[in-house]
Parts: sequence; structure tokens; C-alpha cells
Amino acid sequence: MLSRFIGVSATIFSSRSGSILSRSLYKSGGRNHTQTMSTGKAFKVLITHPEVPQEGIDLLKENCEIIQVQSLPVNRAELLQKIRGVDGIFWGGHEALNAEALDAAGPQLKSISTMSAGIDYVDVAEVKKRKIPLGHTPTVLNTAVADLAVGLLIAAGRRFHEGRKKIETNNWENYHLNWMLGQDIRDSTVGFYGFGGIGQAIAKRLSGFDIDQVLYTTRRRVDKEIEKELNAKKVDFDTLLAQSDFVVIASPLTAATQGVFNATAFNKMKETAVLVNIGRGKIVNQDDLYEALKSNKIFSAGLDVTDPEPLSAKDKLLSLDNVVVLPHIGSATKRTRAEMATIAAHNVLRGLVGEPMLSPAY
Ligand SMILES: O=C(O)[C@H](O)CO
Repeated sequence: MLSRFIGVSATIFSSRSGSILSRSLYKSGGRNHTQTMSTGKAFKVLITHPEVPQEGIDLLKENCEIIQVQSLPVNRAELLQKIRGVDGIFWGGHEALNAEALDAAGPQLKSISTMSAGIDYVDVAEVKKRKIPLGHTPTVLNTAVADLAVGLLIAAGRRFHEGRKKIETNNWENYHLNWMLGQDIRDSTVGFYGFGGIGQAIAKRLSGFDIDQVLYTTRRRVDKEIEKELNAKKVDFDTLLAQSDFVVIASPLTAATQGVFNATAFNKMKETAVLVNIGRGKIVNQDDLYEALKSNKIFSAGLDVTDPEPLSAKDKLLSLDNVVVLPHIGSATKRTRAEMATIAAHNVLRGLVGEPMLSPAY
């Protein structure tokens, strides 16, 4: 995917980010700006996290003076102190990006990018109000998150967590013929709540598992070509719940999606259904999910996201056999994180010179 981005932008970036700045400044400002750029330090950019992949930092460093938050976990006071007077922000973590931070930065702020697809921790209205371009990094993480989603779907459907516990507690009872039976993926209906790039990447992977059909619930219908390729059909939410053997939440968290998976929804699902959530924890009412799993209203769940995060080690969800929980690691591969950092850095650089971002968030 990154190569696609870079491919698209190659004519603008050539091989190094510097060219976009120089060229844009030629366009917008003439000789003086170009000379400023030749110093390579025309802009001051804050990186809000000490562990941003070097690929992103190197791109920014070519043209900008870099200030970086050093504390870990990120200390808000340090962030708010370092943010003062910067031209651009590479928002590396998931701390609240809100009016407080924007006010602390000041009116010269020209460009922000997160290093995430989801931007539920950003007060987008506040950013928009100040007319600051905001970028994020969808797409490059689609494959990593999709791989993990397939893993969760199999792990939850085939009872990996429970199986491990059986071994640990000396309860290996395979003398029973019907011991630890799980759900088949073959010939199943997989329903997607949210069917953007990540959902489609999951469906594409699952087509290799001989599934019967894909259903999806979204506001807008996806391309007919994509529907055809993935054997996918748009349905309403109730149909999705009633007919799916696997329900995959692959939607962003918004006011409209918050808490949608509640007791009412679980009551409409098959008792054999497996729920997978790689979107955001708050899309699910977690107390209701706990009850649904405990009373076997649904078969199992595989979750990469929870509410809250981090999930307490004492959370009642963890007492259940039929849930596989991961600590939000969907995009956590070295390559994906490096690509996210690269896209975010390009977003910031483009915003600084008034060019359209590679992946604008609004
Ligand atoms: O939104 C994202 O980028 C992923 O969930 C990882 O944070």
C-alpha cells in the first residue's frame, strides 16, 4: 500500500520529501522562500511521542526543526510545554488532541497528522474551526489489521483460549468425541459492520476459506465491482445480525456507532455466532457482551479493542473461557508502523506548504 501512496505521489515528491517543500515554496512564495528552504529548517515540528519510527522522523528532519516529547507514557505537561509556537504536529500517540493542545500551540499552527487510522481521540471540530489541515494514516494498516482479524476469528471460533486453559488446568479430555468443538468457517456467512478498506481486506483473506457469502452494513453502498469481487451484499443491521455466522466490527467509533452492539443486538444474533472487534471498544457495550458470552447467547468473541484501554487485569471479561482478548495490536508490525510514520510525516510536510495531504482526515 505504501508503494501505492508513494507511487501516486512520486511525481510530487520525487524520491525525497524535500522536493515537495522546495517546489511548493517556489510556487507559493518565490526566491526568498526557496532560500529559506535551502537551510532545511523553515518549520518547527513537534513529534508528540518518543517512539515514532525513524522513517517518519528522518523525513521531517530534512526540512524542519524537530522537537520531540521524551516522556513515556507521554506526559501531558511536557507535551503542552513543547507544543508552543510549532508550525506542524506529528501526533504520534492516542492522547487527546483537543482545544487545550491547539490553544497551547498557538495561531501559527499549519499542519497536523496523527499516526493512526482511527481519530476518535481528536476533537475534529476544534481542528476544523481553526482551519488546520488534519491528516491520518488509514490504508497502510489495512493488511496488518486484516491479518489479525482473521487470526481472532479463527481463535475465537475454534476456542484457542479455552483450549490453552484446559491444558494449564490438567483438563485435557480428548477422550470425549465432542470435546472442544468449534465453528466452521467453510460455507459460513460473514457479516461486516463497517466495510471500508480494513473490512474489505478481511473479506478478501476469508475468500480463501471457502465462505458462502459476505454481508455488510454501512451507510453507503460500496462499489459494485468490489461487491462482485468479494461476493458481498449490503443489508440492514438486523439482517446482518440474524444471518451472520461471524460478525466483524470494522467501523470507526462515532456518535452513531457507539454502543450499537448491545443486549438488543446480541439477542438478534445466532447462538453459534462469533463476534470479532478490530474497530473500537466503545462500539460494543462491554457489560452486555459479557452477559451474552456468559449466558451463551453468542458462541464467542475475539477482541483486539476493548473499553477501556488498557483493560484492567481484573476485568470480568477475562474470566470467560469464550473470549480471546488482545491489547490493541492490530497495526503492530514493524513494517506497518514504519509506513504509518512515513505517511504521517508526508501529511505534515504537505500541510505545512499548503499542499493536499496524502490522507486527509476531513
Ligand atoms: O486506528 C488505528 O490506527 C489502529 O487502531 C491502531 O491504533
